Amino acid sequence: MVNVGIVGGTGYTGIELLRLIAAHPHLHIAEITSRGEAGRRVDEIFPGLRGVTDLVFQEPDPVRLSRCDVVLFATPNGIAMQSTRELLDAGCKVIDLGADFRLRDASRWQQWYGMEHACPDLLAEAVYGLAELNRAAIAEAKLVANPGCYPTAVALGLLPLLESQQFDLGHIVADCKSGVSGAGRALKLQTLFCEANESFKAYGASGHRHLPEIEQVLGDALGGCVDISFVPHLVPMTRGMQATLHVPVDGSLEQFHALYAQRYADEPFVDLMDSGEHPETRWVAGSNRSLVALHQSASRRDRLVILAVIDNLTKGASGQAIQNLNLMFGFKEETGLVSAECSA
Ligand SMILES: NC(=O)C1=CN([C@@H]2O[C@H](COP(=O)(O)OP(=O)(O)OC[C@H]3O[C@@H](n4cnc5c(N)ncnc54)[C@H](OP(=O)(O)O)[C@@H]3O)[C@@H](O)[C@H]2O)C=CC1
Ligand SMILES: CC(=O)N[C@@H](CCC(=O)OP(=O)(O)O)C(=O)O
Repeated sequence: MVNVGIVGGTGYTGIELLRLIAAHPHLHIAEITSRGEAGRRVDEIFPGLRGVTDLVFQEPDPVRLSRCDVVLFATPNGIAMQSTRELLDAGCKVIDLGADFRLRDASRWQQWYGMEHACPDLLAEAVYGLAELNRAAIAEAKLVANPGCYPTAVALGLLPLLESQQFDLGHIVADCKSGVSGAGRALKLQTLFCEANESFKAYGASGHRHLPEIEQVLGDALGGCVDISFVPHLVPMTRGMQATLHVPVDGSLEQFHALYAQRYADEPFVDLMDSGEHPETRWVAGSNRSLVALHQSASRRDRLVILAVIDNLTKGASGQAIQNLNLMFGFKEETGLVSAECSA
């Protein structure tokens, strides 16, 4: 068994990790932290886990955590980078579900996250944990930067087009929508029920911190710079995310469908639907799968619309972290992830 430490076990992605690890045959949670709930049983806080775990939340303690084989940080940005060096030196592997190691450029990180990076030297060592792009490197990695939810959906929608390098892509528009759990469990005015329910809004339209990450991952796939606008929206639902991608590109729908079908044929967590289908977020609720569908208006061969749908908490965070962990420890990539699926 692999001994896992979770830092931030009371947040939405931490709870999702608990749910997924409970169904994983090779993982054992050795340590789970919460500063607010330290000393209390996990199943007392989350009665849905009664009978599944007898774990007790602990204060985060680097010495105890360093005894684990792998530590997953399900914490706000800026926390993982404070103890990652110590954990790596102790022989632990680290997966950060936050953004601390996602951008390779420390000054860009500081510009978008508003704080100085605590260990910029580790940025070159960290592998961006999008298995569909970096599978081999993740398998060798000691430190994995789990992608953000919006960058995951956008990248999965665009990878085949970018990697093929056959097309002249114009300015791409990424129009993205997220359920409210994307904002985390901590109290915030804008995610209170009466603020978010029965309402719909864009946010971060003049600059969201996922833009540099999107530019970086798409640039890696293309091998050049990608011109893209990104606007996120908050949808009054608990979980789920859609990226609607408008791409000015010449070609027939059949040609693009064939390209996507070939590229994603062996991807366990990307499901290409028939062209013209409209994937729904409820179809991937609790699942690590992404649904992708292509659209083209009969009168416009110069534009493609791509729909990519994920569960922000699963493929967009904790499921993707387990997918990466499976690769890092030599397990089959799907282990513990397929049986945890539930869809409406
Ligand atoms: N929600 C989502 O859909 C996605 C989230 N992410 C990222 O994953 C990370 C976790 O997100 P999410 O679960 O939503 O966040 P939450 O706010 O729901 O939970 C954060 C957790 O971190 C703990 N925590 C907070 N501050 C500290 C600290 N200084 N030291 C140790 N633990 C701390 C909290 O517990 P306590 O305060 O009791 O210690 C809590 O358990 C974030 O970086 C987020 O951006 C990424 C993709 C999608
Ligand atoms: C709905 C909502 O608020 N979503 C979050 C994105 C969650 C995420 O992936 O954030 P990190 O990059 O910090 O890991 C946001 O826009 O800030």
